[in-house]
Amino acid sequence: MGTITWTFVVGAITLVMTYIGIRLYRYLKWLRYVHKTLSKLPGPKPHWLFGNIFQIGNFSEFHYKCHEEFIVQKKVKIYVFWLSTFFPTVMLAHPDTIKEVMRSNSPKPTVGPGYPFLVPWLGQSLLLSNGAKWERNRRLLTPAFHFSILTGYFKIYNEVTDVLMDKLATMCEKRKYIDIFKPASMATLDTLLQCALGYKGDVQQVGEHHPYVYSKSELNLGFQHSGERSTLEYIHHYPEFIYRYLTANGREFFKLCDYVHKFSKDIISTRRKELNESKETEKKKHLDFLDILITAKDDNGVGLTDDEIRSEVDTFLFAGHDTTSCLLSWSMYCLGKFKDIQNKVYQEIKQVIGTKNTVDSEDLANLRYLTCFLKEVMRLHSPVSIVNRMLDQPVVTNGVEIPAGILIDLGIYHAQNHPDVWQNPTEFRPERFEGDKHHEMDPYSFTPFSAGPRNCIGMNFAQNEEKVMIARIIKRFEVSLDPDHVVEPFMEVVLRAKTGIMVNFKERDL
Ligand code: HEM
Repeated sequence: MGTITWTFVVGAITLVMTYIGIRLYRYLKWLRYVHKTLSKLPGPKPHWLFGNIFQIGNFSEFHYKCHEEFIVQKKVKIYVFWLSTFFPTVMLAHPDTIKEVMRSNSPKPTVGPGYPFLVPWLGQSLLLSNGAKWERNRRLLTPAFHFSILTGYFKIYNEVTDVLMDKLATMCEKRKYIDIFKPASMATLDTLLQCALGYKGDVQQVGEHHPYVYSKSELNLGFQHSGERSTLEYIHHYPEFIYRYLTANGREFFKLCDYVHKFSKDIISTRRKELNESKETEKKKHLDFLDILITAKDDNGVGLTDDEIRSEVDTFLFAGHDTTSCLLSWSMYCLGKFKDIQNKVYQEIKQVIGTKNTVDSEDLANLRYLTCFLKEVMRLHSPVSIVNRMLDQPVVTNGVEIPAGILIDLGIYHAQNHPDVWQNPTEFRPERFEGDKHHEMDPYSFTPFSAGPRNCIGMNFAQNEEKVMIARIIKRFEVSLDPDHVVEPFMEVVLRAKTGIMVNFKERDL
């Protein structure tokens, strides 16, 4: 090799090494600063290298343990835990600390075990995107959740509940106590498929024999367990082409994604054709989600492509399915556990609905106790317990500056059960939400649907559906829990029960 070539090689190596050296120096300086600031915060004692990783093991247990030690006993507003000495996570656990980040535009994290799993399935939809893309789509999608659009769904909520109730009655003829999670899950999926895609396919009766239901359940299951994968397996799953083409799991995962994408896309393109061909005089009286998404245009007159709509619809089906089924299941649990409260809910429903066999949008304003009941269920059994942000700029909270680049957990469950915020937080008492009492509290003390710019777009949809379902079920059945079955809450992406919730539905004498 000539002198010039050697000079070039040595020069290039020096440049690369200098670049790496500068990056490493900056990273280590940042890490030192992070340790200096975050060490002031309370939290479980970390190992110098592995942090708290070996204490975490089962995330649900770790979270409840931290709640007991730091929230109930020490009443802290913020704590820190370490996934290793390199990855601290700051938990904001009180409205005073949560609000600093929840009301800001801090982005959603784009790293972590769940994220790469969700992207091929949901795409850069509302739930996962940040910045300009998120802002544009949020503006285009908001009209789909307008009061007038949601009113049109009450018929679907009632029809879905009719099927669900017959199913519960039949199931309870065979076995006294049934696990409510499965039928609740089929019912809320049925609702979403009808509302988001206009698809009616006897989902509740066919269950997992239906190819869409099967594919979606498998994807959900995969996602729930994606958080449990070891770091090694996680790395092994990526880069994507290795996972996609060289592993059995990956091939199956992408096959399922392709199936659910095709299912939604076929329906979207058929609807687009119908909308294009329909004459002005034939325009539908009631527009649904899909009509709004297909016809929405931004300030430049540009609409959403079929792929973008597909991505948003898949996101509604992801974000709106397990959350609503788990809320319905925990509502049944609370009704069965507190019979006096069940009776109050029942008396109100009888008075408001009378002999009617449906619950309509006009009824909701009069179902005041039911509204308080549902809020109390969400306070104690929040379907989503934690959401995350990645700080893109430093935030000062509780007198401590949290540096940019830190992963933040917004502890919805902690804040909703904080003894400094709630009187006797473990007591189930819907009355605490009666009248204006709750409105005097800090709005960030109760955020089951999050709050601020990234709050849940489906909040009203979900609450309407729940109220119809609960009211109809309680009007027809008396709900009781299996006294021999221990119900143990288990935090996954949503709050489940480790061994289910066993419930009996007994027809009332009318
Ligand atoms: C009981 C039911 C529900 C609960 C407890 C719930 C809770 C939440 C929470 C806590 C967030 C914030 C997530 C984050 O910051 O990472 C969220 C976001 C979201 N939810 Fe819900 N949700 C429910 C039902 C629904 C339904 C029925 C839909 C759709 C039909 C839906 C669609 C969404 C979407 C698209 C987002 C992302 C919003 C954005 O970032 O702009 N959710 N939800």
